[in-house]
Amino acid sequence: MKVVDGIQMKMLDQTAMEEYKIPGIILMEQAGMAVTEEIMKEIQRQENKRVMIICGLGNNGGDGFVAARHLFQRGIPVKVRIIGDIARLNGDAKSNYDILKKLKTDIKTMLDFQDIQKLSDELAHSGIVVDAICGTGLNRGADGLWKELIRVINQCGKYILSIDIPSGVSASTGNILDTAVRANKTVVLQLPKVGNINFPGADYSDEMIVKDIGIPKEAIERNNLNISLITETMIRNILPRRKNDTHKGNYGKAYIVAGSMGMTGAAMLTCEAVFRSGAGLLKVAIPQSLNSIMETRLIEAITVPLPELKKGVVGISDIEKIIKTMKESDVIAVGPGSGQTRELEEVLRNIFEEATIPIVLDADALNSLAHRLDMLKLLKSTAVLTPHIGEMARLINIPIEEIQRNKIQIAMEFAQKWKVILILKGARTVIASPEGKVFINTTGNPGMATAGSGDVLTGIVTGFLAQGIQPLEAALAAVYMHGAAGDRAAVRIGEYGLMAGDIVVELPHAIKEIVGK
Ligand SMILES: NC(=O)C1=CN([C@@H]2O[C@H](COP(=O)(O)OP(=O)(O)OC[C@H]3O[C@@H](n4cnc5c(N)ncnc54)[C@H](O)[C@@H]3O)[C@@H](O)[C@H]2O)[C@H](O)CC1
Ligand SMILES: [K+]
Repeated sequence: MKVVDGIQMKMLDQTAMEEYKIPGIILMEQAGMAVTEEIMKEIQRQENKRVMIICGLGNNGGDGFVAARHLFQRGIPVKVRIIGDIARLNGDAKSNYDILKKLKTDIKTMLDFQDIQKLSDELAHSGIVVDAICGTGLNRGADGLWKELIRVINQCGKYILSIDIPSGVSASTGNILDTAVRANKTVVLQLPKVGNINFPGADYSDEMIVKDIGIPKEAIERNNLNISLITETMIRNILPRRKNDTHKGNYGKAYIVAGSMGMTGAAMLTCEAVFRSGAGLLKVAIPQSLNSIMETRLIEAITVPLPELKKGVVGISDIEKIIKTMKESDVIAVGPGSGQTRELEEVLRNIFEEATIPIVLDADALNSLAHRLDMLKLLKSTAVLTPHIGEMARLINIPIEEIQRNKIQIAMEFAQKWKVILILKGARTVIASPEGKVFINTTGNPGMATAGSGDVLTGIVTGFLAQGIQPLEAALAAVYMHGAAGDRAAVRIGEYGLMAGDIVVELPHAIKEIVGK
C-alpha cells in the first residue's frame, strides 16, 4: 500500500482535479461522506448521539462541513464550531460553509479564549467530537488559541474522530508541531500519510481507517509515489513455498564473520537466525580461541577458526582465508560482535574489493565505516546496511534527534548516494533502496528493544539472501518477519521479559504462518 507525504497528497489532488477533471468539491463531498459513515458507526455505539464538529479554515474544515450537512440531513443533533475568522474561508470549504448556513445549522466561530471556554462547556454535553481543524495543510506550530483548543479537546473525555490526520501531527513526518489532538479513530482520506504511520504521530490515534474518496487508481500509479507500507501480501509473494525435489544446497551457503572475546553471543544469535530463516548451510569465521565455545553452542554451523591478532580478535593475517571461504558462499555478513578494530576495517576493504555476492553489514562493521564511507565506493555487489538510529548517527555524523525527525528523507538520500540498501532500524523501521524507493514496516513492538535483537535481524537478512532472494526483497521480508516473530513472542510472554532468543524461537512459526508450511 502506498504512503504519501503532504506534498505528494497535494500532487495527487492536482492530478485528480486537472488531469481527470474531478472538481475538488466532489473529492470533499466524498471525504465528508466517508467521515459521516464512520461517525454513524460510532453513534450506534454511543448513548449520547450529539456530535460536535470542530473545523479549521482549510479543506480539512471543509470535510467537516460536509459531514455536518450529512448528519443534519439524517436528523443527528450536530453543532459546528470554526476556529478563526470565517472571512478567511475560501473555495470548496466556503461553498460548504454557505450551504450549512442556509440550512440554519448550529454553526458558530471561535475567536478568543472565552469562545474556547464556551466550547469546553458544550463538549460536556457532546457524545462524539470530530477534529476537522487541520489535515495535510499543517504548516507551523500551534499558536496560543490552537494550543488551548487542542487541550480542551484532549481533556473532554469524549470519543474523538480525526479527519485525515490528528490535527497538530505533521502529515510528512509524523512529528508533533507543539501539540496535537489524541484521537480514538482517524478517517484517513485515500492514502495513509507518513504522519499516520510514523511515530510519534502514529501514537496520536488508537486506530485508523483508510477511505477511498474517488481519486482514480491510475492517478495514484502515475504519480510514481515512492513510499510504501510493507504488507503481508508483499511478503507472501517474496517467501515462496518450498519445492519437494530440493536439497540443502538449494537453500544457499551463508558466511558470517563475527564474534570477538566476550561477544560470542551476538555471533550465536545471528547464526541461529540464519538457520531459522531457512538457509541451507552456514560457515562462521571467528577468532580461533573462541572456536570451542562456538562449536559446542552451534552444532549445525561449520566454524572457520581464524588465527588472531590478539586473543579473541580477528586479525589481518586471516584475509586470504576469509576471502577464500567467501568465494564459496552465496552471501557474507560482517559485524555482529566483531569488535571495532583497525583490522576489521582492512577485512572490510578486502571484502568490498573481492565480493561478487551480497554483503550484510551490521554493528561493528558499520562503526568501522563511520568517517570512512568512501569505502562503499569499492563495492562491486549489493550491500545491505542495518544501522539502528545511533549507528546511523555515527555513520553520517548527524545528531540522533535530527535523524528521528527526518528518517525517511535521510534514509532515502543515503541509500541513493551510496547505492546500498539501508535498513534504518527503530519503531517503524524504514528500508530505502538505491533507486529511491522507501518502505515502512509496521510489525514489531517495544519488547524487541533488547540486546541481540539486531543480531537476529542480521541473521534473517543473511538467511534470506543465502536462498537467492533479491537483496531489497530479502531486506523487506527480513524486517517484516523479525517484527512478526517479535510480536508472537510478545503475545506469548509479554514485552518486558522478551529477549532476542525469543525472537529466534518464534521466527520459524511466524514464517510458517505466512508461507503456509
Ligand atoms: N485528496 C484529498 O486527500 C483531499 C483532502 N481534502 C482535505 O483537505 C485537507 C488539506 O486541506 P488544506 O486546505 O491544504 O489544509 P488544511 O485544511 O489541513 O489546513 C489547515 C488550515 O490551517 C492553517 N494552519 C496550518 N497550521 C496552522 C497552525 N499551526 N495554526 C493555525 N492555522 C494553521 C492553514 O493555513 C490552513 O488554512 C486534507 O487533510 C483533507 O482533509 C479535501 O477535502 C478533499 C481532497
Ligand atoms: K484533522
